[in-house]
Amino acid sequence: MSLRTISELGPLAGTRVIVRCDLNVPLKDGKITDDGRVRASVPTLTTLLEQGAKVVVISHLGRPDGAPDAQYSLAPVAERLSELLGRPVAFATDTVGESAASVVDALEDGQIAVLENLRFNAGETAKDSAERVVFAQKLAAFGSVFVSDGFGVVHRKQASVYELAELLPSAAGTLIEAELTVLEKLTRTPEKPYAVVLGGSKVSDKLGVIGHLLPRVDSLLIGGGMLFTFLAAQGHKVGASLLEADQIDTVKGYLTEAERLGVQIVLPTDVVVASKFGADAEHVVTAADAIEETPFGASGLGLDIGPDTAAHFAEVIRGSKTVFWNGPMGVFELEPFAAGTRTVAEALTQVDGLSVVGGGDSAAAIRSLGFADDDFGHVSTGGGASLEFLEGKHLPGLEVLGWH
Ligand SMILES: Nc1ncnc2c1ncn2[C@@H]1O[C@H](COP(=O)(O)OP(=O)(O)O)[C@@H](O)[C@H]1O
Ligand SMILES: O=C(OP(=O)(O)O)[C@H](O)COP(=O)(O)O
Repeated sequence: MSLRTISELGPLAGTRVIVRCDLNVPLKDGKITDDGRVRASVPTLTTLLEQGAKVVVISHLGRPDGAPDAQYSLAPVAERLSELLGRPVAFATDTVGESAASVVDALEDGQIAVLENLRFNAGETAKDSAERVVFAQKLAAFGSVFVSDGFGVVHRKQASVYELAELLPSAAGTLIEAELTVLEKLTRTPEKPYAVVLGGSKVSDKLGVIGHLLPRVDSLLIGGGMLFTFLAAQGHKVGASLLEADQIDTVKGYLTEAERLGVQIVLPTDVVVASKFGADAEHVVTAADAIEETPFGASGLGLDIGPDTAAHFAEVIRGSKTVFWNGPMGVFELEPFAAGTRTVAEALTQVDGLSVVGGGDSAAAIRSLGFADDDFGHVSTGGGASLEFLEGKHLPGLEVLGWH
């Protein structure tokens, strides 16, 4: 790999270093439910602080709409980071405004601050690159070098990921280096059979990678919110479940292509259908082609794969030598819909080969279900980023750091 690394930035004592982390953690009632991404950010931050750098941490959290939204504040994350680092972490209540300027100004050597959510500013995710540059310039004023360490976001061409890295001398942090070392094993020489398991709720993002993954894998297992677009492509009704209706033709194309390539796309044969979205919902297991035939009719919501499907997925997973999994199989946050994710997670721990779990919520899921990171070959902080890396795509946030 030709990625520029921190050591190439020269001595950093007394230097203001901006660090782009992915601190996009799951929150419930303002509390962090899984701090994996905060922990994963610690090694790079510690390295810089021990060198005597003044560290300015930037990150997004969730998908606010380009304006401040209290539920997506990074304040609780800054607090957790302070506990993990064992030192004070200053917090700016805006990203590029007066609070940020004064917090950054007050930093002494070896001190650290977190700025408020990047996505409270429309420039961060603007489609127009000129708008992104304007925002990146405001960020760049807070430092003289830039370290990019938010692996989970390197597939996004956003101001703090791409344009900022062009404006300042920049390098990758140790988390990105570590992630790529493992993921390269999956792109270069995956031991066969190779299975990829896809689920989760970012359906439109992730459907796009399937076309490129098909020629690389032996089996593709589809669960989570993604499965309903596949069932619809097979002509089945899916009630009120998550559906990307405009992707049905694309998915039909994937099914044909998989057949031509001899790749197995494994789809659910049964699903758990609920009366509503909630832990107290009534729910039943039904055949995947009979989702609207439950007592809930067309308002039934598919919230997990069924037990037969989970058992079959587990069998395919255990029979593979390389497995990559992104996206929970169901709404694991609600206990009645966690079983599919639990069974799949357990099967990954039994793989005789390399098993990799990727994604903020997938990593949170395995931990909340009682598994340890060590039970798997690797737990990646990136879901979409890992998938796009595996499909062989050139990721903007890596290319800008010299990767090709
Ligand atoms: N059938 C489903 N319907 C709605 N949401 C689902 C379903 N299955 C899984 N999910 C949700 O998907 C979310 C995670 O999706 P995603 O962000 O794509 O995963 P990751 O962060 O691991 O990449 C979880 O919050 C989970 O509740
Ligand atoms: O959670 C993330 O990605 P993931 O859900 O694919 O793991 C990253 O923080 C990127 O967030 P985004 O998908 O809102 O750009």
